[in-house]
Amino acid sequence: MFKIIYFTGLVTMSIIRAPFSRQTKTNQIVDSRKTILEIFLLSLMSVGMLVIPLIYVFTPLLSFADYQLPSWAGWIGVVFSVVALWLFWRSHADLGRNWSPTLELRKGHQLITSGVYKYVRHPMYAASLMWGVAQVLLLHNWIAGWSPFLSLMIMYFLRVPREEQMMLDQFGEEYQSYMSRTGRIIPRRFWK
Ligand SMILES: C[S@@+](CC[C@H](N)C(=O)[O-])C[C@H]1O[C@@H](n2cnc3c(N)ncnc32)[C@H](O)[C@@H]1O
Repeated sequence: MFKIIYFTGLVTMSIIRAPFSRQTKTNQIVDSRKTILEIFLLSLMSVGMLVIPLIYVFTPLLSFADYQLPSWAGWIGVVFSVVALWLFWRSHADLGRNWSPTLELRKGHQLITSGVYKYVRHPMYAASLMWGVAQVLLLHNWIAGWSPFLSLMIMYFLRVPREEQMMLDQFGEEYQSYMSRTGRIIPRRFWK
């Protein structure tokens, strides 16, 4: 059953993203930082978050790496996935046309500091990391359960400094001041 819940969450994520992907296709890009590293990170995410878990859900190929967790762990995973999906939707809605799957800025790019961006600078990555934790709790398999979390952590640590540098280059002091009042994925007032 937890496999079905996981798969439903994955489909929901794609449905949430679809209209934003369509909308941003018409954006005129003025700064693109899609390097080899960026292409590697996007591929790693697709393999870790999509390909491996789907192989696990639809074939028995990875069942040798199964382990047991009590069912309450799966239910905690369900709570994590619901919160992750909400935050994933909310951050897309707040960024609107300024969202893009990679590191780039559009003509007329606006710095968003309201909605969930008022509290943290990377709510979408926070949602993805939460989804990664949910997956560990929903898919009880050393490979399929942990591959998304691992790929998300690599993406988070390698991409965020480069994304923040791009935003600093574009928005200068405005972004600097935004950084001083927000946390990356945890709101400042919780840790300061
Ligand atoms: C995949 S989105 C992720 C956004 C953000 N890092 C997050 O986790 O919610 C990456 C793109 O969003 C845009 N972006 C990131 N933060 C932004 C902000 N505060 N306002 C406007 N655009 C932003 C940049 O163009 C960046 O290339």
